[in-house]
Amino acid sequence: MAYRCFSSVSLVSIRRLSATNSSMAMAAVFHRISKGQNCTSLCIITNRCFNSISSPINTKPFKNPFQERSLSAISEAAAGFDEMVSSTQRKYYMLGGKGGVGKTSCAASLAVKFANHGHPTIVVSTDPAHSLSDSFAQDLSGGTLVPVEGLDSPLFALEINPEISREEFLTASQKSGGSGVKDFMDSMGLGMLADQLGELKLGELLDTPPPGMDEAIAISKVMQFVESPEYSMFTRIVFDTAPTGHTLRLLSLPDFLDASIGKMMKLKKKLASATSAIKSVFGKEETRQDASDKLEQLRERMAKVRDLFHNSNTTEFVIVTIPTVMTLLLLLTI
Ligand SMILES: Nc1ncnc2c1ncn2[C@@H]1O[C@H](COP(=O)(O)OP(=O)(O)OP(=O)(O)O)[C@@H](O)[C@H]1O
Repeated sequence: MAYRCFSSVSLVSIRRLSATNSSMAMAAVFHRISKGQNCTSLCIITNRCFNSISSPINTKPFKNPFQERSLSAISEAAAGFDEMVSSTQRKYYMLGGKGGVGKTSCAASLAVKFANHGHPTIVVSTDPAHSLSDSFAQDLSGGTLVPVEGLDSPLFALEINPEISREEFLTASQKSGGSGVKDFMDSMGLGMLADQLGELKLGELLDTPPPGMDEAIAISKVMQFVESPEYSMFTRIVFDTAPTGHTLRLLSLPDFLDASIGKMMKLKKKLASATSAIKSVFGKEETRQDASDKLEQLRERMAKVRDLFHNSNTTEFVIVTIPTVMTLLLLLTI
């Protein structure tokens, strides 16, 4: 994934900021960035932020961190916008940053600009505290893409409902070997096998989904429909994500979920002989197979999300920030 940085709120340059009373703290930030022994990728990422370069990580040296680009800058060229619209290849933009810095405003603005520059665009909010509907003054919470009127090219918007996504996952996972099956097996007198399942810690895994899971599933759902031929015309997909902490978890989540779902698939194998017996008594095989297929599909989608995150040619993480020391310090964690 490549990185760039937008400031939605102010045009104050970091250079100017560092000349004010924030200079010492800012100098400390840059010292940490540029001198840290183990901060190579951080330096590059920060370089991406401050120079608004969208080339892949680890390809360019860290030269001049004292620059900031702004979406609301006088020159669009300064924000790197020309470069963002230039290719007709499909690109994904994930906008993230600290709470309340203007992520939704930037995501909506960017989507409108893409559409007005000839790109059929989808903008999706995966932030559980949605405000995209307010930005467009339209209800986007219905679970389907809503057309935004008055633009040169098609623009569709959607707010993902994380609760529904989470419930779908829980239903699929529990049917496919989670605590629901464990309870069921207990009641069937297969307690010993159920005890063996304890080592997989499925109750912990399934009954309490990890933070960020709903967002990852939401993104995987979005990918599901943008991959269908019906949506192949869209060349820019903009994600308005949740505040940074949530998004940081999200970025590492596909790997975690892959392992988690792997555990469930392992469980499925363990259950194979037992479920044959269950099937013969209750005829449940069809349901189990169906749930298992859903889980496998989810795993495949997670793998696609992970590939998407790792592909710097097609995906950019746009850090939205206000130019203060505190928000810049937070950026160092991304
Ligand atoms: N450039 C700007 N100038 C002034 N106010 C702005 C600007 N951008 C955003 N705002 C205001 O800041 C507030 C937060 O904006 P927005 O919802 O876009 O931020 P956010 O980062 O998505 O918030 P959250 O983290 O809560 O999702 C809103 O009231 C918005 O109108």
